Amino acid sequence: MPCELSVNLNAVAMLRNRRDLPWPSVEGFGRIALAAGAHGLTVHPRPDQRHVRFSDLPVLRGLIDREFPGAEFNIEGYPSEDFLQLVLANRPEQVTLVPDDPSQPTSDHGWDFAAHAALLRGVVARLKGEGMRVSLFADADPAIMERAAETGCDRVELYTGPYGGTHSDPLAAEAWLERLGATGDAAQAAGLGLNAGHDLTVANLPPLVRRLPQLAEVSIGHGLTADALEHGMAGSVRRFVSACRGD
Ligand SMILES: CC(=O)[C@@H](O)[C@H](O)COP(=O)(O)O
Ligand SMILES: NCC(=O)COP(=O)(O)O
Repeated sequence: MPCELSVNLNAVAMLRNRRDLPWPSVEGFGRIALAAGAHGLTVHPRPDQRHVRFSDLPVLRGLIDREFPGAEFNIEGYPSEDFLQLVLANRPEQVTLVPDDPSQPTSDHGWDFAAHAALLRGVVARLKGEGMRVSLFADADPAIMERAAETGCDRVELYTGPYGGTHSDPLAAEAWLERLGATGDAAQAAGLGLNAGHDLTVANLPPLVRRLPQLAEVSIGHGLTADALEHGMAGSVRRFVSACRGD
């Protein structure tokens, strides 16, 4: 502990896209988040550009390089050739590959590491050959961590959506916490680094961090942006950084 916080700007971009106006500024809120203590910025440029636009990526890359050297850029997406070209052009420190179909409303499952072994091994090798860290989105299942490691990836990102959905059911939350904990322990035993993300909040993050001291990074967007409507972006980043300490 503590894990690093990467702020996902998808929701800020979604709000920006409502009008043909330059506010809220994705770059501006990325700057506020990094200045307030976030370790990095995450974006998930989907093929329909419903929120983050391809043109946002070089802007965020430039922000980090010019003003926040040492911060990390994490780009998430399905490894289509178009996506890979976007990644190679913007050279993030980390790429998080997700098995999303373009029609999906959001990311809601991890990889089938057996069925997609050949695809993932090739893409992971290609991206690592370009000097990027590769993380693969994974369901909470200890039994699949060895398969994940066989792809050659550096880390897995635990999909915490189902855990986030237990916000009103403490017993279910505890069950998912244990499942995530066992998966994180299996990932560590398989030699994998550990990230986590999806529907995390200031309320559900501390128990996860305390259960998984090996957690390196959480990427958070929806819950943090909702919190920022009340506390402001800088205040919310500080609240989530505190939650990353298990507080
Ligand atoms: C992979 C994941 O769980 C999220 O990072 C993803 O970015 C959510 O995508 P939307 O913001 O489009 O729901
Ligand atoms: N990888 C998870 C992420 O980047 C943000 O997910 P969410 O907090 O918007 O659900």
